[in-house]
Amino acid sequence: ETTSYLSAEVAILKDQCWHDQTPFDVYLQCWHNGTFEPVYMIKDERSLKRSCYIRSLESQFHPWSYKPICTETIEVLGDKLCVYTNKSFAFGRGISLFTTPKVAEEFVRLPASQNFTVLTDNSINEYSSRWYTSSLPGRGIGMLAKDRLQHGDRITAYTPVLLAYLEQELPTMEREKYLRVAVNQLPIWTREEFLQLATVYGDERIRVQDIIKANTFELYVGDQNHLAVFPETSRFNHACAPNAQYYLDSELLTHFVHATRPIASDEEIIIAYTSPLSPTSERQKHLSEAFHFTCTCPRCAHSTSSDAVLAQIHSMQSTLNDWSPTSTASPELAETILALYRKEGLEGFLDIPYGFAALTYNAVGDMWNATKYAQLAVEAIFMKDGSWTQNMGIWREMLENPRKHWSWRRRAE
Ligand SMILES: C[S@@+](CC[C@H](N)C(=O)[O-])C[C@H]1O[C@@H](n2cnc3c(N)ncnc32)[C@H](O)[C@@H]1O
Repeated sequence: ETTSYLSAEVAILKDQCWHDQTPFDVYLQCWHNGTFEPVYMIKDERSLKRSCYIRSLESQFHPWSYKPICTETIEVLGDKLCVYTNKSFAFGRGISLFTTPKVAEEFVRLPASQNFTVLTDNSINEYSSRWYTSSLPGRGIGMLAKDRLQHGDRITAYTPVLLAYLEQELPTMEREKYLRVAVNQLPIWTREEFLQLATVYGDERIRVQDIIKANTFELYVGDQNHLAVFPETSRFNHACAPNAQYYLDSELLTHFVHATRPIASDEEIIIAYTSPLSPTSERQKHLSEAFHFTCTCPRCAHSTSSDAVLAQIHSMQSTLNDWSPTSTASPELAETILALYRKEGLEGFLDIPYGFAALTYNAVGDMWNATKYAQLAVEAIFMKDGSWTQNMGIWREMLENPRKHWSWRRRAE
């Protein structure tokens, strides 16, 4: 009895249909050859020429599309975990959570949940036309640049389709049962994208956890760490000298990726799965344990020289950190470190040497260069940590008034 047929304006967002009617589950159906067909995805304009109707069915579990399914109370967490799905989330992209009722409530209060236009206003979940995917020898599917990209260009910005509370309390098969419900309840297009993602073990019995293992990023929701899967973003492969950098925005619930140096047309766009500032053996250990592959990037292939450069960088940074009267820190040393980062292909991590350079120039009373590098540090931090990070404050403080900063002329004598 709750079903009603409405004629409605239908817009195309990328290649999905959506209708701005968040309190409802919305299904688009089209009259075609004498029958109603559900339409999950509009591949071309022609399908729109059919007469379309929105069938709306109010969910009694609003804002969730289905009744939440919960575990018993888990002693260590002091709460239960439940599967929550909102199929209308982000104009029909959908999202499933496996989390506590408290986190689910906080999720509902997030700007991204309250008003989906905050996502469209920031071009989130929109195809940027800057990338395509292709199979690459020895590394599965990868992401490539459609045209030449510049430093700072935004490549992707997507919301997760699955968020799973990070816990180690449930037995594996029990967890899988709930996660399968979470994935099955997603809109069909989203579910299919999720199920096509790479796995680590290829173990069908734990397929969803296998996909999560190969493709997860960690995202805080309601002050709790969650494993988050973003299907489009999952196609970025790893390298230790990445040409792109990502950050996660907990307010917008979005994973952003930007180019950190010019990327040629058809060049692979790569991010780092592990800190490129760690020695090769540590990086390889993490990649092998977490993702089951051995990195063959140029820095790993020439590990002796690349580790020597890292050791040099760390030692020089210690010198810049030395504020004693005998310190040999100098702006020249700060510039040398910057050059080494660039030589190693670490442009996505320049916030650190830019910061050192800002402090070092300020310490000799060179306000112009101090301001220049503090500004560059702010831009680099934005691409690495987003605008909410506290690190930004340090450099904003210097930018406001370098002369009042604690480092002003500390090494001027
Ligand atoms: C998040 S997925 C990346 C996309 C994946 N290649 C695909 O086909 O969907 C992570 C998996 O990609 C593969 N991968 C990523 N970077 C790699 C690299 N540098 N060399 C070899 N395999 C890599 C590994 O199998 C890893 O577990």
